This record gives sequence, structure tokens and C-alpha cells, in this order.
Amino acid sequence: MAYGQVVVGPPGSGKTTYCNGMSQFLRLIGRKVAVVNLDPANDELPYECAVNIEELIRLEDVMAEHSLGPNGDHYFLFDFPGQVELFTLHSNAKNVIHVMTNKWDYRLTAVHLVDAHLCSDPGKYVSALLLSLSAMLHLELPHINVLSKIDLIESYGKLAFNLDFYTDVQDLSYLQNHLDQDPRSAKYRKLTKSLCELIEDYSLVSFTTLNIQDKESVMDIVKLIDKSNGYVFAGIEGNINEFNKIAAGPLDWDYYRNAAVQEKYFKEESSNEENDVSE
Ligand SMILES: Nc1nc2c(ncn2[C@@H]2O[C@H](COP(=O)(O)OP(=O)(O)OP(=O)(O)O)[C@@H](O)[C@H]2O)c(=O)[nH]1
Repeated sequence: MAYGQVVVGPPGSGKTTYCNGMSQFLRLIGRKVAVVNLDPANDELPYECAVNIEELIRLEDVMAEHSLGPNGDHYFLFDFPGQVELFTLHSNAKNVIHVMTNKWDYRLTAVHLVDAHLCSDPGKYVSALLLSLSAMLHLELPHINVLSKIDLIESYGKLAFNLDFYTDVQDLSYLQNHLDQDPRSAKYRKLTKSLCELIEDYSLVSFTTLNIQDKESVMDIVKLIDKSNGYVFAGIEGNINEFNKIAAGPLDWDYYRNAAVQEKYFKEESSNEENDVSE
């Protein structure tokens, strides 16, 4: 049995940087990591690949050559290309994942990265929600949606709501009200309303946040992923103290984690009091 992550997300959302940062972090805590580059366009890789699709003729040949077969004990990070249809529509990638999970007994979590700056535009945020929902429904894996580059969240403008509004996806009617004030989106009002209702009806999408350069932020994601794919229950090759600290370690309540992230990366300490949806 092997564990790992399927790292997906639109172009530029930070997948390769994530795989590089995550592999370094996991090696530091004693895991034997193999990164699999599935993006043929990744010509300059910051990480050392165990398997690179550029050199790949048949996946099985490479797996055999590098002793990365189903019985290997590596922790896998699959760096996907950014074409969203691969993880929201097409069956090819899903079939490969299906073989890994059902035939090879891999325990994988999909980590879907979305650039955090999309939150600064309500229309783009709705698109990010839809994309996340489609990926969840399509891949059928334990799934974690991540607002990546959280350190840059306000780089394209101030956010209308506090961070927990965007991470928890609790009540999108506030977003619709906000969209209604924008004349550009007025003609899509009904469509946007229906899309928001659809997302709320599924009640599946929420986000966690990540700054890949911040090791506490990476550690929080590792804890979530370890719980989602069952690594937390597995025999572990690293040292037991690290295991207790990382895999089995408690997570702060979302409320406190969001508040800490907001305090760190939002320009003002308590932004947008007039729009605070918790009031
Ligand atoms: N500030 C900041 N920048 C980041 C972070 N993660 C990624 N980046 C930057 O975002 C840009 C895109 O990152 P990539 O890792 O190339 O994104 P990708 O999803 O692999 O891109 P494609 O291969 O085109 O699909 C790079 O310039 C990274 O340095 C982060 O957490 N914070």
C-alpha cells in the first residue's frame, strides 16, 4: 500500500511549486518521497523527479525501472498539467487514478490548488467554486481544495469579506448581493444566482489556505491530507515524534486558523467591518 497526493489545479495555481515545497517538507519529517511529473510542459523542474512523463514511454516500464511499483513504500506526489478538463471532464486521468487506487491499493488525496487572488473578484470566485466542485465530483478521491499563494491574496485588490467567508462557503447570497452592485455582471444575475444555489445545494466545497513558503502552513495541509487518505493510521517510516507532531497532531479549529491567516496576510487587521457577514 502506498500513500500520496494528486496535485491538480488551473495553470499557474502553484502545483509545481507545491510539489517542490511539499516534497522537501515531507523528506524533512522522514518520508521517502517520489515526485511524479505528469506535465510534459514542465521543462524546468525545481524538484528531482522519480518519474517524468517527458522520458516516459510506458508508465509501467518506468515504475519497474525505478522500483516504484505498487508495493513500493514511497509517498507519491503527482504533479498534474494545468488543463482543467483533465481533472474535471476527461476520463483518461481518472482511469489512471482508478487503477492506482483500486488495483494498486494506493491511498490518494486530490489536492486542488486555486490561486487565492481569485477571491478579489466575485465572478472569478464563483468560477473557482464551480471548478472545485467539478474536480471533486469527477475525481472521486478524498479531496482538499486549497487557496494557494495566500500571501498574495490582496495583491489584486481588497477583499469584500473576511477570509472565512471565502474558505467556508457558507452563504453565497452575500456574494450575489455584492455581484448585483457591479453593472458588468447585472445581465448574468440569474445565472450566477443559480450557480451559487447549485454549489450550496451540494454543500461540498470549502477551502483551506496555503503559503508554500511558510512551513506551518504546509504542516497544516499535511495534517489534513494525512487524515483524509488514512496515512495517519499507517505504519510510518519516519520517527515517531515527527509522526505525532505531523500526521496525528491536532488541527486548530478552522475559525482560529482563518483568523491567524487573515491577521498575517490581509492588509488591515480587521478588514471590511461593514461587510462582516457574521454580524
Ligand atoms: N507568493 C507565492 N507565490 C507562489 C506560491 N506558490 C506558487 N507561487 C508562484 O506562482 C507561480 C506559478 O507557480 P507554478 O508552481 O509554476 O504553477 P503551476 O500550477 O505548476 O503552473 P503550470 O505548470 O503552468 O500549470 C510561480 O511564479 C511560483 O513561484 C505561494 O505560496 N506564494
